Amino acid sequence: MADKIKDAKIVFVVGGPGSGKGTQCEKIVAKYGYTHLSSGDLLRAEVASGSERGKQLQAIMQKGELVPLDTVLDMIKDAMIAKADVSKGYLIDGYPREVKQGEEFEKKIGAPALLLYIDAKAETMVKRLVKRGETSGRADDNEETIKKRLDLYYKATEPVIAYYEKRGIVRKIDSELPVDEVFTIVEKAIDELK
Ligand SMILES: Nc1ncnc2c1ncn2[C@@H]1O[C@H](COP(=O)(O)OP(=O)(O)O)[C@@H](O)[C@H]1O
Ligand SMILES: Nc1ncnc2c1ncn2[C@H]1C[C@H](O)[C@@H](COP(=O)(O)OP(=O)(O)O)O1
Ligand SMILES: [Mg+2]
Repeated sequence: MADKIKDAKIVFVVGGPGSGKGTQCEKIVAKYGYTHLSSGDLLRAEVASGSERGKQLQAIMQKGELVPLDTVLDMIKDAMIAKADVSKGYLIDGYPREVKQGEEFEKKIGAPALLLYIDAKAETMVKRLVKRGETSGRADDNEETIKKRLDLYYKATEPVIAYYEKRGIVRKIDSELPVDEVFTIVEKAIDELK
């Protein structure tokens, strides 16, 4: 595996629910042609397939909890391999959600070159998610589940940022700004990689 993805840069995109990870990833794809893999999107695709496994995943996601590590890591790994021949960079969006996920990723796939920490206030994230919930059709974009997702973010995912800060690969992005201004900061971080 490490062989197959060779020189492709791995970028972890980490931030709270509704912070704007997916929004910024789309813009990175448009400008840099990176491969965008959102763990949440991969899981929702499995749910949409109607499989037995999808049903189990749906129940977990509806409660705002994390699905088992092996499930999500296998999905990401398969998707990375499928793009290995054409990919110059990978945006791993929504992963790692806990330190253990980062450790396992590095054992099985490789080390990240950069972690984009998409940072917004809790109040901002809740507002954005409630608004997104009006049209997203997502079972987890409701106030009760949003609260649980936020709690879990602060408890399980924030330690991921501290873990990678020690390695000096974290770039903190102020996601309170308008989308294009946020992207200006993101561009600087990506340009530093080259
Ligand atoms: N900088 C921003 N300013 C205002 N709204 C934003 C910004 N970034 C994202 N949004 C909106 O907030 C919602 C959540 O963004 P999304 O990219 O789906 O976040 P995440 O993938 O982190 O959950 C979306 O409806 C999006 O349009
Ligand atoms: N790395 C991961 N490990 C475990 N569960 C994950 C996961 N990524 C996503 N999930 C599950 C639990 C999340 O509450 C749900 C939605 O994730 P998401 O689409 O990344 O949300 P958001 O973009 O709002 O941050 O999917
Ligand atoms: Mg998202």
